[in-house]
Order: sequence, then structure tokens, then C-alpha cells
Amino acid sequence: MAHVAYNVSGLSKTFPKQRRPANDDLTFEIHEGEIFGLLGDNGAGKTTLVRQLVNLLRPDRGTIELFGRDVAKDPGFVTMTVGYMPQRGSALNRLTVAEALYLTAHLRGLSRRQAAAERDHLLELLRLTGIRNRSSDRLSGGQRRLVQLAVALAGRPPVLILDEPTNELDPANRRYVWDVLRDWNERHRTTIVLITHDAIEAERVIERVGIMREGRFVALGRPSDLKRAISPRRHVALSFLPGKEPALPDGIVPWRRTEDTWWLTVDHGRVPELLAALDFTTVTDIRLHSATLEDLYLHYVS
Ligand SMILES: Nc1ncnc2c1ncn2[C@@H]1O[C@H](COP(=O)(O)OP(=O)(O)OP(=O)(O)O)[C@@H](O)[C@H]1O
Repeated sequence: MAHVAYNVSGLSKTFPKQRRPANDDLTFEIHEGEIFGLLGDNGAGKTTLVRQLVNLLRPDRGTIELFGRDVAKDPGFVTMTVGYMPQRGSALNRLTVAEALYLTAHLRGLSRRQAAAERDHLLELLRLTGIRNRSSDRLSGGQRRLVQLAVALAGRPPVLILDEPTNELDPANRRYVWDVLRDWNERHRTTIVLITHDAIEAERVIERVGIMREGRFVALGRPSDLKRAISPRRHVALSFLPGKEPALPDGIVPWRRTEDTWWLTVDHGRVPELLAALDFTTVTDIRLHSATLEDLYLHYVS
């Protein structure tokens, strides 16, 4: 069984003068070592939730335990355990990029020598060496996001909470950051909770997803399971040598044919049977398509 990083129970929060709760009786777990994605439309309550997870905001009701310790009663433990990247703003004040990384790593328990090594590693990892001596108030929006991410990673806290880590990044940096996060998670077994609107790219790294709407989860689980629930069929494109039409199991009939490719729609459960029936000396290519994370998001949110 998976070990639990966060155990959230009955979490509710209504801001003053707001009619609707921002978080409405949320109960869920985040497993140790997983990458958990929070998706949802604007105003769904994602930032409110993560600010409670890092103890920047108190819930009206409910409890949050981090590795079995009550977050509200143990704020120091949260600070030492979680690297938090906020949605906006900068926690760096007027420090240079290099100073911010060094100090954060040192405050998270690394010796001076280790903190200096960590600083240099993160500058290189996030390609920040060229701006290492720049003050954080003189960075572009995208540079600031990369520095904030590096600060969250400094000292390798066991949990990362990232509020839209790829927001403001150009497409190449966006993709690079997703790769860095996946690699970091694999290397250090870091639990990562992230909010994103970037469902297409995030699909490559997210292991479990919570889709929020009006302060509640409308879907929670592994993307593959959730996709299967909304779309129980797979689309298959099957290419073969001209004139060598494949034999298909009973009841599976192409809905479109060309000379060398057939398109089929198959129940998930029959895919193994289809694959077993094919002669791969004459089948040249097979492509299986199922719903994407973005399809899933749009299914639940629109
Ligand atoms: N400080 C605040 N005071 C009053 N209402 C707030 C405050 N912060 C958030 N809200 C409200 O709470 C609800 C949830 O907001 P939240 O920022 O958590 O949404 P979100 O899912 O993170 O949205 P987005 O994707 O736009 O960042 C919204 O209706 C918002 O207007």
C-alpha cells in the first residue's frame, strides 16, 4: 500500500463576504512519492487548497496531516518539509538569484559547503548561471518563475507544492521544466503536488489527478482510469502491406478503409485480442488513441 504524504479530511474554506465556499468539504490523500496534478477552471479553489496545504491559510473546518503531523499545529515542520512555489510574487526580496538559492538550501539544513554546491547545481539545472548575480527584481516573468522553482527545489525538501510552475514560460522552457520535474521525482522520490492549466504537457508527468470545480473534486484518480471511465473505447489505426488485409476478431469491423490502412474502434477489453490476432509480418504500423488529459479536463469542467 502507498504511504501517505498528505491526509486531508473535511477541508472547507469560505472567504469573508463570499457566498460560495472556495473549498467545500474536501477529503483526499496524496501518496508519498507521487506527482499529483490539480486541474480546474479559474476560481475552482486550487490555490486556496494549496495555500492551506502549506499553512499560509487556515481552513474554517477540517484537518490536514503531513506525514501524520497536523499542519496547523506544527508550522515549523511544514516549512522544513515542503518547498512551495507560489502562483505569483517573489519570496526573494532583493537577494540575487545565487544568494536566494544558497540561503534557502542553508536554511533547509544543508551545511555552507553543501548549500554552495546545491546552489551551483540548481543554477546549472535550470539554466540560470547567466543571471546568477542579478537581483530578483530585475528578472523577466519567465526567469522569475524558473528562479522560484529553483528556490522550491533547494535543499531537496521531500515535498514540493508548485502553483502553476510553467506559467509565463516559453514552450521550450515549459517542456524542459516538465522533464526536470519528472526526473527530480524519479531521482529523489519527491512528492510533487502541482497546479496547472497545461494539461497537454502535464500529461507526461502526472500520476494522479484531481479535477476541481466550485471547491470540490469532480474527478480524482489515475488519468488512465478516469479516461477509461469517460471513454471506454479505443481508436485504432492499423496499417499493412498493400493487398495484405489483416484478419480481425469477430465483431471488429473497420469504419474506414484505404488501400493500406484501416481505422477501428474497439472496447478497451478487446485490445489484447485484437493484437493477438494480427500478423506482424504484414502489419506495418498500429496506433492506439485514447482520451487525453485535456479531453478529461474538458469533459468534467465544460
Ligand atoms: N483572498 C481572497 N478573498 C476573497 N475571495 C477569494 C480570495 N482568494 C480566493 N478567493 C475566491 O475563492 C475562489 C477560489 O479561488 P482560487 O484562487 O482558489 O481559485 P483557483 O482554482 O486557484 O483559480 P485560478 O485557476 O484562476 O488561479 C474564487 O471564487 C476566488 O474569487
